[in-house]
Amino acid sequence: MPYEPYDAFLLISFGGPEAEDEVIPFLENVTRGRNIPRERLAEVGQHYYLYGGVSPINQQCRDLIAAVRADFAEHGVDLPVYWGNRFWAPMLADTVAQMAKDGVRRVVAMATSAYSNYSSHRAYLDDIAAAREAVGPTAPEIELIRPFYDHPGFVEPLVEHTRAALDRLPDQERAGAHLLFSAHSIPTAMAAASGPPGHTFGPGGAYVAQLGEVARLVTERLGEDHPYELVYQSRSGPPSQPWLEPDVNDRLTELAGEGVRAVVVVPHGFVSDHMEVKYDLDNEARQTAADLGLHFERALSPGTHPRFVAMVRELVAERAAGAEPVRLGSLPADQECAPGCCAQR
Ligand SMILES: CC1=C(CCC(=O)O)c2cc3nc(cc4[nH]c(cc5[nH]c(cc1n2)c(C)c5CCC(=O)O)c(CCC(=O)O)c4C)C(CCC(=O)O)=C3C
Ligand SMILES: [Fe+2]
Repeated sequence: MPYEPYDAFLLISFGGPEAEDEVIPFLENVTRGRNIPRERLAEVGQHYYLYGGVSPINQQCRDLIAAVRADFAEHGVDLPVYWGNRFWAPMLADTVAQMAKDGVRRVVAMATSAYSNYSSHRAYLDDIAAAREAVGPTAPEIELIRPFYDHPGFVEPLVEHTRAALDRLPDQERAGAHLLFSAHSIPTAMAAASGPPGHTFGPGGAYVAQLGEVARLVTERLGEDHPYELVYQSRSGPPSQPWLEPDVNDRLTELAGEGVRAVVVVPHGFVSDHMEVKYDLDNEARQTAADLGLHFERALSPGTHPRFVAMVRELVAERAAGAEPVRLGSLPADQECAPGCCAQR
């Protein structure tokens, strides 16, 4: 029984609408109590309407869960798999209520989010606490798996997908291609507070350090000589508030001005090709590149890559055994789940 003390696995994700009339209620859930300008909301609503009001994220979760169930079965991991979202059905609190009804007592949970910062980590811990509170004393214990950005099961699929994207460029453009590693922008204050309290990662906090580490690890493993750098996407919030930069579109414009001819954008800040990847990269950034005459390819995110699916099981086993975490790279290990980590929104 190597998976004692757990009696269930829970995937926690963001959630997204799956019909036109779900778009506004979903956006209201996401932005409740947040300082998001009205124009930004109207604009983001349009992103969803362009795809018939359907975000790809829920289907991507269903696909990941199907793959995890098959992988658990194949490896004798006898844990039922549950799914709960922060902002759309199935809502986390409903799933926690269901687990309580099913007699589940101790849960190991994974977020569809690999990095340390308020939105990617602390928000999940807070929402777990709120969901348990709503269910009351019968709610199971829920432990959240560490940020897994530096696990080989996250990095290796990105290497493979980056190589495949390079291969899609015209032969004569491949060698000179720049790699742009793209992640969700967040307010610089949120970035600075990411990671454990008292960390020494510098002004970008653990989030920017982790993003830089994964970009380096992926580029090194390619074994080719490409310039690479970090860019950010999907900025929100009022213009007066500083967010992480450069924006992917601004950077494409500068690179084209410097004579760069081809880019591969690697969405290493994300786990699946959800709306922020589809709209902001495949639509917007691709169009920016086309207008500039740049060759543009976008690498796939990990999605349901078998190595990523296996990682889920390995992280569960690691936690169940209290084993030393499997980590690539050289960032300090004390960055996860420290009390007070990633505190600032
Ligand atoms: C770091 C990060 C991740 C990655 C980690 C993770 O995955 O958790 C992420 C993921 C996602 N963000 C998503 C959607 C949205 N995020 C918004 C707003 C915001 N995101 C932020 C940060 C992040 N977001 C922040 C600081 C805000 C400002 C408001 C606030 O301070 O909280 C808004 C409101 C409108 C807007 O302002 O854009 C929407 C609709 C979807 C679903 C996509 C789909 O439907 O397929 C996903 C996976
Ligand atoms: Fe977001």
